[in-house]
Amino acid sequence: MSRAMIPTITAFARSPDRGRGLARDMRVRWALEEVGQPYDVRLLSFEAMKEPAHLARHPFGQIPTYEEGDLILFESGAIVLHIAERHPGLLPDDANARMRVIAWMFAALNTVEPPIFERSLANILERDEPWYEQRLQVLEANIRKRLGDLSSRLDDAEWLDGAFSAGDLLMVTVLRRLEGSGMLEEYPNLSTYVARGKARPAYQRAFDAQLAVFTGVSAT
Ligand SMILES: N[C@@H](CCC(=O)N[C@@H](CSCc1ccc([N+](=O)[O-])cc1)C(=O)NCC(=O)O)C(=O)O
Repeated sequence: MSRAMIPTITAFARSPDRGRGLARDMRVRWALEEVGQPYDVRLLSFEAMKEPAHLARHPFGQIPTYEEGDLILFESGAIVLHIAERHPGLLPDDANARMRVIAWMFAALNTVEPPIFERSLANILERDEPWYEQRLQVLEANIRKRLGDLSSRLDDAEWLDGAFSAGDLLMVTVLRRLEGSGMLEEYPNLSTYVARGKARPAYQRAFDAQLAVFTGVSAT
């Protein structure tokens, strides 16, 4: 495969998640590994992310971005969808099943992730406020509402809708943000669902690659 065909993604040169795979390049790496697509990584400092060259790729100066020929994409969900549409393995062939998976992709990012992200943000920015504990109760109640509904829908299924899909990939990366909070463990089927996702060889290759960036150890 010529290097011109190999996509380039962007990622943190030094991720604040300290190699825990919580930054959103992880979901793009995972999708590329699931479909067996080699990729290059452009590592960016925080400063470089705000420079014109990157702002031309990403209007908000963030990572990840995805470049493939004359296509430049931002938004991890859109990048995963693009990868899923160009390669088999992340979207079913049946048209209705395909749209249901895309609905789960939106649900992961628009319905489940926001309360989880809001709690993470509060934990970083507001934990010293006198009202933090009360606010945390509200934020965690919002998360439990979503986890309860998701747990009920998943029940004892292996994946959200038939075979493993891009919807599961995004949902697992969203739920991983709760690791260490104890909240996921309140829903055993969600805990095993996330563990099932993390056990996938493609996940492990993606995780090891982003960890190698943080540890500075070559992945090859
Ligand atoms: N909606 C966009 C959001 C992209 C985004 O939030 N990018 C973050 C990194 S992933 C989000 C993230 C950051 C850190 C952790 N962490 O655990 O430390 C986890 C996730 C970024 O570039 N931040 C720098 C900036 O905004 O200037 C997408 O899904 O692609």
